Amino acid sequence: MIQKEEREENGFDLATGGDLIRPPVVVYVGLTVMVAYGLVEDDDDVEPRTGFKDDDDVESCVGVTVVVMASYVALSSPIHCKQFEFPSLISRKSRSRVNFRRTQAGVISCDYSCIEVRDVCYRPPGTQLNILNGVSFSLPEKSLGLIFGQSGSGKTTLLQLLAGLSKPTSGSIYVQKYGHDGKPNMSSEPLPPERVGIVFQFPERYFVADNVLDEVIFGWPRQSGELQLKEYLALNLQRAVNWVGLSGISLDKDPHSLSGGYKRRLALAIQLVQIPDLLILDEPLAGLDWKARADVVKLLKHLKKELTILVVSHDLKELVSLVDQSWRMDMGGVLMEEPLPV
Ligand SMILES: Nc1ncnc2c1ncn2[C@@H]1O[C@H](COP(=O)(O)OP(=O)(O)OP(=O)(O)O)[C@@H](O)[C@H]1O
Repeated sequence: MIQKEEREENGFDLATGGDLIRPPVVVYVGLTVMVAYGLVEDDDDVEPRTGFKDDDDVESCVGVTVVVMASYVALSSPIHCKQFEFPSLISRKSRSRVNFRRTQAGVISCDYSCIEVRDVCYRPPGTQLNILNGVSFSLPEKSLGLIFGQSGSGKTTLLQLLAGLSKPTSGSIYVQKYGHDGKPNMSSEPLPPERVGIVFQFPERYFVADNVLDEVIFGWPRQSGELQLKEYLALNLQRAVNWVGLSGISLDKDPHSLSGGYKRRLALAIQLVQIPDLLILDEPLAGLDWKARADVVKLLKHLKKELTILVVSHDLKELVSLVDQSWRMDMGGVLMEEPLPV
């Protein structure tokens, strides 16, 4: 569940992709005082502030008071956030944050999920050499993992396996739920390719449409039978656009005319429409000027509150503040955990 304080940071609501709109507490207190004042006035006279004029209206006064206070409590509580949760294979609780959280019913819930990569090897068809050798790691939901390492060590190959673009020669990739004791509490589930969003290096080079809207919907199903999926995507479109801060940009605009940072935002929005269980970013800062890089880092800071993100990058210094776990890929496709800063 999205925590209230997390949603309110910087006044930005990540669940809805918009600004938080909540009347200040003074409005509620003022309304309550005003209505309560009506209770102690002479019931036979018309009370100008409330409009109540006889004993029967006492019940109305009490009712209105309760409603006003209840609406404040509802808007202030995590229960209000619950309605914005996303459909997902992965429960929205993170090991890296808080393991114990109260549900609506007040029951303590403490399970969490991880993307698990176990002993994965990859050898391209027709070749004799493994590019990846026994790669294993675990990425808790709603955390950001970083993989760095020498050029040619196999980082992009690993991302392609995670996105389902190639299949491991051996080993497995799956989603595992755990209980608070750290033990798996259900059988694992595969990580379907359609639940993984991937943004390759320099995604703007692959823009094909001549306006932002067409670019976003380019990969959507065209068949008439896919109506439900299209409706789901359409519902998420505005949220994705808000999420990445593209709401001020006209959907008619030519994507190629956007600034470098905004092109990256658009590439992210395209993936976010499907609300992926895993968002993979290959060198998200590459080729951007300092301002656009800072913008993308800030955006990732927001996104990691809602999504599980795996980044491959050489830009360790700029990303260090976002990283929950990091690994170094050595030549020969061997992955080792290595905390930052290195
Ligand atoms: N289909 C393939 N057949 C043969 N070799 C391949 C294939 N795909 C990748 N390789 C080789 O595997 C090695 C790892 O490539 P990969 O692109 O995964 O490295 P990388 O760590 O992402 O590098 P960079 O940081 O430069 O992007 C490279 O030497 C590459 O040439």
